[in-house]
Amino acid sequence: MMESPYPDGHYDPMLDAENILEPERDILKLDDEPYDTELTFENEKADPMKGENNSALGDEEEQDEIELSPGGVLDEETIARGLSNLGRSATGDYQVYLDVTIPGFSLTDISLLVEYEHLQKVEIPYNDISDLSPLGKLKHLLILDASHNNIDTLLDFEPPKNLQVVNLSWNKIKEMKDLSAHKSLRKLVLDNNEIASISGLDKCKRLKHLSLSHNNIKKIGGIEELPIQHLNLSNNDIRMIENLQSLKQLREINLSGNSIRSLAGLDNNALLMSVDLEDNEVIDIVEINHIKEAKHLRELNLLRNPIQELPDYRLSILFRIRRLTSLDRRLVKENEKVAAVNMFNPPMEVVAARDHIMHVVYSFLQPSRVWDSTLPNIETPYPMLVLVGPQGSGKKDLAMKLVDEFGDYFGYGTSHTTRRARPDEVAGKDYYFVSLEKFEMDIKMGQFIQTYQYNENWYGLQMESIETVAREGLACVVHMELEGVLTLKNTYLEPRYVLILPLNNEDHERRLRERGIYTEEQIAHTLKRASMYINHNQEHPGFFDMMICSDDISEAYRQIRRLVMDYLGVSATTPASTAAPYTITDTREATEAFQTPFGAVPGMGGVGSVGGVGGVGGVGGPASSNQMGARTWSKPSIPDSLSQRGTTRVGSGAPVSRGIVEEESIKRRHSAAKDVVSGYVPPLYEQLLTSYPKTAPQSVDQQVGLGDDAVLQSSSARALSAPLGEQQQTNVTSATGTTTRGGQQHQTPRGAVGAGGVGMGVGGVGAGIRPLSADSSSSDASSSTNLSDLDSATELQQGGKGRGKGGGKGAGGAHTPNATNNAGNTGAAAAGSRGLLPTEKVNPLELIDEQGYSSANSRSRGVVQAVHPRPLSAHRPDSAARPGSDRHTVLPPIQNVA
Ligand SMILES: Nc1ncnc2c1ncn2[C@@H]1O[C@H](COP(=O)(O)OP(=O)(O)OP(=O)(O)O)[C@@H](O)[C@H]1O
Repeated sequence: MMESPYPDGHYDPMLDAENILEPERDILKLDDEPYDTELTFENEKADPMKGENNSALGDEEEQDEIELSPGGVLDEETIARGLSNLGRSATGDYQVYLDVTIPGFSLTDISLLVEYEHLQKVEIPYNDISDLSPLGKLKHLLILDASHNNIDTLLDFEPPKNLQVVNLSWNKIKEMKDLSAHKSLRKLVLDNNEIASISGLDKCKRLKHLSLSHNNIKKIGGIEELPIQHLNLSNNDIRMIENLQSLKQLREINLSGNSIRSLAGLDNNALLMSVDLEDNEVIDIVEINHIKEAKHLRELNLLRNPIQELPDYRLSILFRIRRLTSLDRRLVKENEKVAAVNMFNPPMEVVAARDHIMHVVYSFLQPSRVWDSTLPNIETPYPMLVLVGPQGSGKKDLAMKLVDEFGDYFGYGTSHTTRRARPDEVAGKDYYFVSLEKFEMDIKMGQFIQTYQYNENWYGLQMESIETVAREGLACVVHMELEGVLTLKNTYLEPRYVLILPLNNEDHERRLRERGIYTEEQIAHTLKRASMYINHNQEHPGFFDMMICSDDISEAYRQIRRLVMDYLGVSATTPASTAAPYTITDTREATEAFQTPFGAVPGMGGVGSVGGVGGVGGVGGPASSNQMGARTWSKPSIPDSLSQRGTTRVGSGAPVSRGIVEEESIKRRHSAAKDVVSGYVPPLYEQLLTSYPKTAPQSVDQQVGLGDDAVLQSSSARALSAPLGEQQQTNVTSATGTTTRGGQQHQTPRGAVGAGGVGMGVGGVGAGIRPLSADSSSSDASSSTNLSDLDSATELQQGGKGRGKGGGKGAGGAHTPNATNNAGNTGAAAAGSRGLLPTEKVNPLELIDEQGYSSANSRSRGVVQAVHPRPLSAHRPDSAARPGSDRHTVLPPIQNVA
């Protein structure tokens, strides 16, 4: 048998025919040369051992007997076996073999080839050839592969007219020589030689592919004027990338195995698609910026570079060059790209979500509190107003001014910040100015509801800041940047968001400059953010409830003032322009007004929390309910669309469809009622498992169980609770910390506990049912007051406060001396302070009439309305879409900026 044409271990993939020649195929065809050759080194085809392409093959036995090219001198027989590709000669006159492939015959003398002048492709690798001069006679030669020979001089033969592809790798060439005569050269492969510098190629104006891997090249050069697309200078001794700026066509560069530290020098190669820098000394991530602009870059290899040691190396690269499809020879996955963006430039939503998660997690780690005045309530969210806008929009001033004027209704939610106080700012009023350490500590203590870093300073709103305002029975006004809002939107709070936006860029800039405290960079940043607000507003309709232009700050205040008054349902006696504090003409009006629009005074400080607490108590069970409820401000996991869909009633208008939450709540009430009727008391573990949404009744008239009888006694403390006689059949939790149940008194360290909670946990949804008991207890009803007894808005607020605390105690067990004050105003409050659950004596089966109305509600509403008429949302059709919107007016929909 003949020896293999490709000895083991010597085959170089760089010489793979497809790899080298495929790109040329089209080019050659374009040239319309008179041949029909496939410009590939298809070794199989050329393999003399394989029959079909060897035109001169005889039978196998015969082959074995013949010694081919003895002494390394090419003979007829060897040529005959190596010929292939029968086609038309370049002159068009003959049918001839166009290709010859004679690998691995230890040839030293190829003189005989001169007689085959029509050959267009000569492949003579793996021989011992040192003299290629016979090839000078092959005028039509297009492709030459003489790799793995002993050639020491580059193309040392009379240049064929059209030589296009040359592979002389694995030879002994020490230097390049002038190749001006080879004008058609398109591909030159000189790997594994001993070449020290690139030269002689200036005139090869068609050279697109140059490979000089494994040589001794120290400097890139000599190719500046060439249309090179593929450059392989791997495994040389190159230290810097240079002289490539002019290679505008460069698509692929392989510089692996050198000593390159910087990618500088690749900045101008806009068409780059692949950069291989494996095994170099690239150490700095910023080097990547040099190839960042290459719009077509898809493959980058930086394996075995020190840069690999950088933390998050892969994601940093992918973040910098997002179009990569392969990095370090590994395909890039979509999730890696997303992770990269989320790591280095997270979208606002991601920042907000992370911020929220962080604060929720930290808050979980803290001892739980359940008496927050702002606990979630599907019906009546704690009323809050958030002024949002870019720095310098004047939102803080507007917020302050609102609080000044409407101090009876609004309190300012003071944020914390790590920035320095300005001369005109008061600590504890404008901000709580704290050190970074303190700020971080507070984060870890779970104090913050949201934080945001702006201009290198941290800002954050603590739950306590809101609570401080809420405890006063006031709605809370805060201001913040957009990112803060995104975090806030993850919480259960449902503020109204008013965008305060300076639309005139110059005015905005002037205002910022006048402050004299910002750097140019900060001003530019703020102005850029102003347009971001505009975009956000346009792209997220409904995100903000309202937009107010703050170019003219007095006008902005007039607008927001009008909005707030509309919201509150109050009328002004003095125009805003006088800037006089707003006064309400008559206290009664104030009382009504305040209660009306939010429906909220109780919801703010008192009842809202009571119901919530009751719910938590229900979950947590008695005696330690304040330890059981987790304190977090995350939004309930009910999607907005669900939780907000089901407004049962729209004022006095037609009912709208109930949402899933409400439906579920009704079902639970029905089932709880059935249990009561059948005498079934759920065991504690079941109560724990059936954790109901922790909603709270919004106000008196929302309390179930306040039947006509009760309401008619409105002049007494019992007016809004169950009739006395029936109360005596119930378990009673007194506000003084004594729970009477089954004839026994349970004194707990924290006072009476979990009235709402004990009530089967249903108190949380405002419809708690307690199992009847034969025992009775007196209530503290006499200390309660009635709404109608209040003669000022302030008192009303205090009532709210009192109720809040009373309710909190009733459920959570905290005790305050004034708990019983005003407690009779609501069922819930009464429960906390008088020892009665607001929901006692209710037959839930009667709660819903055929129209889906709560009969108890409609009854009590009627009575309360007589005292404190409420503008119902029927007058405000736009408000119908919101839970509780039948209770209070809703800010008008947002206006589009455009
Ligand atoms: N808790 C917070 N979360 C997010 N952003 C906040 C928070 N508190 C304040 N900010 C915002 O941080 C930005 C910088 O605060 P700074 O006190 O410097 O504002 P300002 O210059 O007074 O802004 P403006 O004049 O618009 O009120 C402001 O836009 C401010 O509203």
